[in-house]
Amino acid sequence: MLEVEGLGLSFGGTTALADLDFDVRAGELFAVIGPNGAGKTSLFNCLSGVYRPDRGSLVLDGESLRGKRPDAVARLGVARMFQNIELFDNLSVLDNLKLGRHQHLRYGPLAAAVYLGRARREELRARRFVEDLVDFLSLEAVRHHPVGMLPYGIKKRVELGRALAMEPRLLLLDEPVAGMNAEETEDMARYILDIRAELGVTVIMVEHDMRLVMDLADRVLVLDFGRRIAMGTPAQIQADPAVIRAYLGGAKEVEA
Ligand SMILES: Nc1ncnc2c1ncn2[C@@H]1O[C@H](COP(=O)(O)OP(=O)(O)OP(=O)(O)O)[C@@H](O)[C@H]1O
Repeated sequence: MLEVEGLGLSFGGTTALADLDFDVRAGELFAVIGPNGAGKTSLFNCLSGVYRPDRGSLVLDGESLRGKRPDAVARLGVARMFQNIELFDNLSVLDNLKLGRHQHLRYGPLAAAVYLGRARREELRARRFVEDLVDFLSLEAVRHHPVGMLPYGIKKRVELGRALAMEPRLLLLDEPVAGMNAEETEDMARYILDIRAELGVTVIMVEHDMRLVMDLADRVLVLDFGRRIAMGTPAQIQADPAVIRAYLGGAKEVEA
């Protein structure tokens, strides 16, 4: 469903992505890993329209994403769950999810209030859809709570719901378990698996938690210095000498 070919991006003298090729299949849970600075965030920024690549193509179900702005990419069905929570603390879980249905994600609080006031026609349909999401993410008990009051693990779940509220075809998860304890990580892992199994949404996940990646992903792309050094099943990746070298090299640098 997604084909990336010859993708290149530089910042002055720094190469963030170099001649990157990969494909993601419909319904796949695809992970992107690599040492710090490998280009994972740059890749997500290219996919979601935040960065404009210098070279190459990004094609989603036959439509080019290259050069499209974030709102246009969102309209094509690409949603992103941010690493830093991008929710309205004073609004309830339900209202945050309803706002997620709207594709312009960066509102001020005033614009958000106007949107909520005017969108009466969409209100019923949105409410039904959002109620289903609340069920799916087991958020019933906190649906009317202001998001700012909720514990971190639940906020992240609402953030996931905000991305799902757009009914995406492709969901980008940016370090979904960063900062979570073991129990919160396990919960999130279950929801990620359910997204694929029950909603049929294709998922690309950037994550540093190797156990999670190896447990969940169908295939893994490994980046180092903006280049693809390996791609395959978790078992293939774990046995790949280039991957082991990239990670051990990084560890030695850290020790030094
Ligand atoms: N806006 C920017 N301006 C300048 N250089 C950038 C910018 N964004 C990324 N880079 C550079 O591009 C390279 C890839 O960075 P990127 O953040 O994509 O890596 P990453 O794999 O996401 O790293 P991390 O795991 O630390 O988040 C790095 O050398 C980084 O310094």
